Amino acid sequence: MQIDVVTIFPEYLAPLRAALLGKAIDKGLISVGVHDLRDWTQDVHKAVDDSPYGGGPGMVMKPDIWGQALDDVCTDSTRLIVPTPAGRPFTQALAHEYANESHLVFACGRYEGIDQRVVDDAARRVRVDEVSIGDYVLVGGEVAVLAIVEAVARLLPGVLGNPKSHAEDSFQDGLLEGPSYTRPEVWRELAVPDVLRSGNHKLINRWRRDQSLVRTFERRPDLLESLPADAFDKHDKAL
Ligand SMILES: Oc1ccccc1-c1ccno1
Repeated sequence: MQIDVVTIFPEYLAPLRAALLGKAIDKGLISVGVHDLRDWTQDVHKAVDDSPYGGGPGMVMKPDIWGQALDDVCTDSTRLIVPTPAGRPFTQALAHEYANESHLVFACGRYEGIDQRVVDDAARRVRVDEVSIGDYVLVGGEVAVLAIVEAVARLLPGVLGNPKSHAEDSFQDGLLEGPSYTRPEVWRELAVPDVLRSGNHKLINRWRRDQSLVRTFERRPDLLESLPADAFDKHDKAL
């Protein structure tokens, strides 16, 4: 997979080359290009923004600079991802979709955002997703790109040491992951649940499932609404 990021703060993306992702890059599973948007400016001030039509606070990123950058970076097979608080939610399902793509390009907006015509024009040639990583406002898209790239890269074959790790992911079966424990058996007078030390894997699996359901009901009841009607049948039969 080829990942390209266009940003005015290339140094923000340095973590992409660290740890897990660094290993994936070293293995040749991912290649990453980080591009400074200002490289496409022509003026001495390297201006990338201007005041908004219609007035209002802040500045908007200029369409002409972005258009030239995306013309150069995108290809016919590109999936262009534009993080924005106004985007559709980035989800684990979308992470799986992106993990099947050959070329992801991320456009990191700053200020009050990118002139909408950049997205509208790019959509004439490539698939464009405006996505949000949560209901809060950041200063720019770079942090969102780091989150999305990590969520996607860990799904690529060979990136995670244990491919079975995905099966236990939160959201993988539509529920939140339950609690995890490791040694010591008692820590600060808090004991590991007995069932986890029973060796009875049918009971353990059922307990874990119940814990996922309770946690999901308590913290994300919305996820329960979107589960298919038979979501529990096949799993419970397997328990
Ligand atoms: O708040 C933002 C500002 C710029 C680019 C993206 C975001 C954002 C917020 C939540 N998800 O993305």
